[in-house]
Amino acid sequence: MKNVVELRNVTKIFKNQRGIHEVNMTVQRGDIYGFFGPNGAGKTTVMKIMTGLTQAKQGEMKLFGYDVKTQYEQAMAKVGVLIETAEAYTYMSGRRNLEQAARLYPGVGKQRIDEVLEIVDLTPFQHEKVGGYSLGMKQRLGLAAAMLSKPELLILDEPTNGLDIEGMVHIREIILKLAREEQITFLISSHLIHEMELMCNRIGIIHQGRLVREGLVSELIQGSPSLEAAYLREIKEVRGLAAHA
Ligand SMILES: Nc1ncnc2c1ncn2[C@@H]1O[C@H](COP(=O)(O)OP(=O)(O)OP(=O)(O)O)[C@@H](O)[C@H]1O
Repeated sequence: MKNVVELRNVTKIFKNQRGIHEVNMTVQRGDIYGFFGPNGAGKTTVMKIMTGLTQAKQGEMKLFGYDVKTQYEQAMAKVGVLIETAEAYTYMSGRRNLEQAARLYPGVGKQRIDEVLEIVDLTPFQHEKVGGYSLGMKQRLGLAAAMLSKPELLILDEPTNGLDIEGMVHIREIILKLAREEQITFLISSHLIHEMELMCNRIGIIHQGRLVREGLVSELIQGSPSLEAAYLREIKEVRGLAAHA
């Protein structure tokens, strides 16, 4: 199956009238898909809807061909999620946190915990309390938790938010390695467009709750010196159209 994420006309309006409107979005197997948009555009809402953390008013959402509303367990079986800052019990060790998280997944035991710790380079720090971890280490622990069930799709909401340069590069290297060696598909939201340009092959741009562009980075970037310039051009165009509507 080519499409691992498919959203069709997905709409959710909050009581304050904000939200997302008729979002159509497709993530294909093997993509590192960058999801961009201004603050409050709707990125987290879309990600929460597609993982069943919040419900859409209307529309169709499929993961690996399974309907998120009616076939939730099958839809989420191969999906790992890290939405907003990774929350962990600070008074427990990194390893203990993963043991807690692993209880959600039948069949995930000590060996897989060793593997995910290794993937995110936390093996030497596994017995230290999370309270003493840096933000980068906490994010890597969150990534390890999302990896426990051997997902084929990872949905990451701002995974490098607030990290220093080394922490950011470290997460990027892990993502690229997982994409290359384990063929994991990624959907990643971020404001760090230079960072994302080094990873993504496809992107989606959301503006005021509407997906205004989706396509290959190589196509979008044509005629622009960088992905940032291309993104700003798109946003300016959309705002110009809205002003003349
Ligand atoms: N539970 C909620 N109740 C009311 N409004 C909400 C709720 N969650 C989100 N919103 C509103 O919906 C819009 C989209 O929010 P969302 O968090 O999805 O944006 P975002 O693109 O992830 O933003 P950011 O880049 O700042 O994280 C915003 O205007 C936000 O204020």
